[in-house]
Amino acid sequence: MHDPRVIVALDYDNKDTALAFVDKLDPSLCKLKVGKEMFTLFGPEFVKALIAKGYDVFLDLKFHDIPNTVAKACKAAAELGVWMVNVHASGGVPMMQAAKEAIATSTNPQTKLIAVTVLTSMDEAQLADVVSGVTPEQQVLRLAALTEKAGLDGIVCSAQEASALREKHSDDFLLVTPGIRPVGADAGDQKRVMTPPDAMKAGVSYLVMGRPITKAEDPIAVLKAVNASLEG
Ligand SMILES: O=c1ccn([C@@H]2O[C@H](COP(=O)(O)O)[C@@H](O)[C@H]2O)c(=O)[nH]1
Repeated sequence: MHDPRVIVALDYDNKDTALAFVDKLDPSLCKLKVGKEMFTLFGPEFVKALIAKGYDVFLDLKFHDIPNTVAKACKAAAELGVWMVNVHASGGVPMMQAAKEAIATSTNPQTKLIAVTVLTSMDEAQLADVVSGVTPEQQVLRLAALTEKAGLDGIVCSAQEASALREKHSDDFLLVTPGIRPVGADAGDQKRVMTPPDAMKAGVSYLVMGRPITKAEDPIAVLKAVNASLEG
C-alpha cells in the first residue's frame, strides 16, 4: 500500500474543527500527528477516533523521565494502537531501551519508537544556552548515535541534518522532520527549516507539517500540492 510521507500535525484547540479537517482527508494523503495540546485537551479517545478512521497516528508526547516511567507511558501509548510514539534521546540509552522493551511486550509491538534530538525551533545560539561547544548538527549526530545504540527505529531532527545523518545511518533508520516549510511560508517559531522537495532529496523519511497546512485557506489543496512536489 502507498505510504504517505507527510505527517500532518493536528495542533487544534477545538476537536470539532480538527475532525472536520480530518473528514475532508483520506489516509492515503497523509498520516496524522497528535501532540501535547490535543492530547491534553481531548485525551486517548480522540487518538482512538483517528485510528478508527484508518489513519496512522504519531503520538508526539516526547516522553522524558526516568526509565520506569517512560517505559510505562510508551506501553500505554502503544496499546492505544498508535503507529509511532517518541521519547527524548537526551533521556539516555537505559531510558530508550526500557521504552523499546515495554513496547515489544505490549499488545501493539509493531508501534515505532523514535527519539527527539534537537528541537527544530532551536538555532545554534539557543542550543548554546543548554549545551556549549556544539552545533545543532553535531548534537543531532551524537544523539542519533545513542538512539541507534538503544535500538530505536529513528529520530526526530530537522531536514538540515538529514544528509549528514544518511552518511552514518541506513535508510531503515527513520528521520522524521518537523520544520518543513514550502517556499514563501511563514517559519513562525521554527529555526531549522527546509522545503518539502529539498527535505526528501536530503534523505528524510517523513515530513511533519502543521501550520502551513492547517492554517491555509485551503488545507487540502496545500497538502495535495506538497504531495505532488515530492513525486518529481
Ligand atoms: O523538534 C521538533 C519536534 C516536534 N515538533 C512538532 O512538529 C509540529 C510542527 O508544526 P508546524 O506548525 O509545522 O511548525 C508541532 O506539532 C511541533 O510540536 C517540532 O516542530 N519540532
